[in-house]
Amino acid sequence: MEFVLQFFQPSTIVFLLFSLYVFFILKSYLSKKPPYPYPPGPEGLPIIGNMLMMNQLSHRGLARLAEQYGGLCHLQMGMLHIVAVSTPEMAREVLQAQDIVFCNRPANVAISYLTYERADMAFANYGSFWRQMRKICMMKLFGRKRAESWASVRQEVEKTVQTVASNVGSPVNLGEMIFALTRSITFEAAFGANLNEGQEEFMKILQEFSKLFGAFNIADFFPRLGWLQSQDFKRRLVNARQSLDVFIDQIIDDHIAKKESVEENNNGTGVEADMVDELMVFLDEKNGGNSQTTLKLTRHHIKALIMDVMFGGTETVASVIEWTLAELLKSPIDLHKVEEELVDVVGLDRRFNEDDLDKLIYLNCVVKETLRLHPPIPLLLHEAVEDSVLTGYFIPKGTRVSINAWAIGRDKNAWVEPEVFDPSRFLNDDMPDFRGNHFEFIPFGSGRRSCPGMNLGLYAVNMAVAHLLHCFKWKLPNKMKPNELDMNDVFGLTAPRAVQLVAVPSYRLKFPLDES
Ligand code: HEM
Repeated sequence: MEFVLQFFQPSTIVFLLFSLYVFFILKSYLSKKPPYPYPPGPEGLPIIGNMLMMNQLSHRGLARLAEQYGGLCHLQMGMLHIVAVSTPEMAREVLQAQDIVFCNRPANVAISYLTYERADMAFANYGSFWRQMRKICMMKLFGRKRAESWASVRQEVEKTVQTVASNVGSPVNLGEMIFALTRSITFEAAFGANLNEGQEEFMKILQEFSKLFGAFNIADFFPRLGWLQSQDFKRRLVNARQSLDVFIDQIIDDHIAKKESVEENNNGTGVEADMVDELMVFLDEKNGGNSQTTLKLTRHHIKALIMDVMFGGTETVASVIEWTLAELLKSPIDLHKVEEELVDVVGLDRRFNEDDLDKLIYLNCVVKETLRLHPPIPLLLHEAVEDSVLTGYFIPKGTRVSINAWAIGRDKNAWVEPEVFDPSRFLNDDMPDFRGNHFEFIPFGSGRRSCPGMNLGLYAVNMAVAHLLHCFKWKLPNKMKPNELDMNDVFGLTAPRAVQLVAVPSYRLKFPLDES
């Protein structure tokens, strides 16, 4: 009797269920033979595959594996197949020749939940919903005309210049300052200029999202083990989404009230429309998401899209600005060339303005060279829509395809002295542009899922870098020599500098800043 009672203890039942599950997985794992071989890759253990190599899934780790296994390398993490693409030729296969097969985006459990089951654009599966979302975004949020009218870029860059001016002669933490700059640009563009006091609260929500996106969760590797997810993890997911709901619902309500009052009084406010204004035109609380032809949005779509912009447009742009300044401080010859170009094109007796941007040829090369060496999204994450064959290897449906833009930008066969920062290589007319047609240089991706915010991102990068270099001369603090500057990165959602850049500004213009 005692034995029978012990047998029905909850822990014994869990153990038995787990063993049964493992048995079935093992059976299906061993009995399934792919029609073609998988790409080469490190040998894995039964069931868990290469899960012990989890810490090698960064851009640097995958580049090391590519040296051993080649431009297409296969790993198996539990039930999840991962293929790393590390050469321009393989990237062309995935992003051009078979773009339609690899144009889904992988999403783990946390991402699916926090994007309201992929109600956004970045994680929506390829199809008519994604196409319509992309069309709306290109029309309303990201188009070149729209990008240039983002007053928030000009206003926030100007505030940053003023902050630097009040710190002339002292070390300035450029990393921190630049992140605050891009955060304000996206926040203001999303919600309008009058909500500054909410920024800190919103940033806390973003930070929690970011942590949850990257947190380890067994269900991402063994979907049928979802029931083993910790209660604490589930609670954090629910709380994070609730915080976002509370924050943005209030903003949407305020926008609805503002719109009604403007319509009642029949007058425009004269204030530039923010993203919530633009997206509310499509808001249909009752029928949202149902229509096949004209997209109607619910609040979930609006929230998820705003998160795309916050995640897609803040860290990326900040990372490029900071790396550009760091590379220039490390290379005084190139810094001097940019400073001279600013003197030639703009002069020191007026402020730089955006009409000057197209004339700053060398600065443009510097930004390209920075993006080659430090693409802020080092791994482009795609997913196979269906079973397919890539250069003779089998790629099963659902495989996560990580295109290593970082390794590709440093490919020995594609670039002369790939590790050397040399902006002048881009002076040559046949060098790659940003549009993703040259697969050795894909900082914005290529094909259907390429970055829709490219023009806006480049505009913000160029404006910030040009203003900071035109108004100020920069040097490293504490007599640090250029070659002593730490150039390591850390891997996360983006690949920012491991150590934030600090530099000392001195004033460069021939007139006081407050006279400009
Ligand atoms: C210099 C700055 C930026 C860089 C280097 C960059 C880079 C990228 C890359 C590499 C991708 C993935 C492409 C692929 O999978 O093939 C991407 C996607 C995306 N980016 Fe950017 N980005 C930047 C700025 C921005 C900005 C400013 C925004 C928005 C305001 C933005 C919004 C997005 C969105 C929504 C996607 C997902 C598109 C989709 O899946 O359809 N990005 N970006």
